Amino acid sequence: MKGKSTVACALSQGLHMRGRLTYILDGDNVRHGLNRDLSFEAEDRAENIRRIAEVAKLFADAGIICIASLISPYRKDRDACRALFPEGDFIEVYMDVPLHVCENRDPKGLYKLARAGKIKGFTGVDDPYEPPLKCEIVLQQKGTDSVTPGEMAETMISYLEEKGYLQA
Ligand SMILES: Nc1ncnc2c1ncn2[C@@H]1O[C@H](COP(=O)(O)OS(=O)(=O)O)[C@@H](OP(=O)(O)O)[C@H]1O
Ligand SMILES: Nc1ncnc2c1ncn2[C@@H]1O[C@H](COP(=O)(O)OP(=O)(O)O)[C@@H](O)[C@H]1O
Repeated sequence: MKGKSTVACALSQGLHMRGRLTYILDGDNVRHGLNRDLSFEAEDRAENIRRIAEVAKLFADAGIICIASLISPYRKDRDACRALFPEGDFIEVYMDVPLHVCENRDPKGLYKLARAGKIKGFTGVDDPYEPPLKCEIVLQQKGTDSVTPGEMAETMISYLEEKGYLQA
């Protein structure tokens, strides 16, 4: 789902410019430390997501906006996260990026390995991504034009402003 980390950084920068503290919990990074014991089997993905949500809650308690950039491909795991937070504190963002675009943004070459059958259970290739039925924000490509990470960040910041999340 290429673009999560890049857009998370752009959002974080935009929020810093508005005087807000943020912390990014990136699936790929957290899996090198806190979640290094977890695989990509469905139950381990659920545990990865659950732990990240619990850490996000700790940040939220400290008044820090936590940006969790992870695939979280299954609806039930995302719904379980939502249930951990008070109403309105969990904002689900769906990055609706076509698979062929993701495959063209493949700096680590993982899609290629998955297509060659060298990685099994790879999201989008031989493991499903379940798009949300209902979420707070959808980030989409506009027609054939690529939307920049900065534009995507602005969409999220506008949402937060409109809903009053950024009031002092
Ligand atoms: N089987 C499989 N499926 C999907 N992704 C895989 C897999 N194996 C390794 N990777 C790499 O792990 C990154 C995704 O980790 P996440 O913690 O975000 O995944 S999940 O939320 O637990 O599904 C993902 O990182 P991003 O490239 O940042 O998306 C991949 O680089
Ligand atoms: N909106 C965008 N337009 C063009 N390239 C992008 C965009 N978002 C991300 N990229 C590029 O795609 C690649 C993967 O992005 P990344 O943020 O690491 O994805 P993810 O965290 O989902 O794996 C990077 O090389 C990044 O520069």
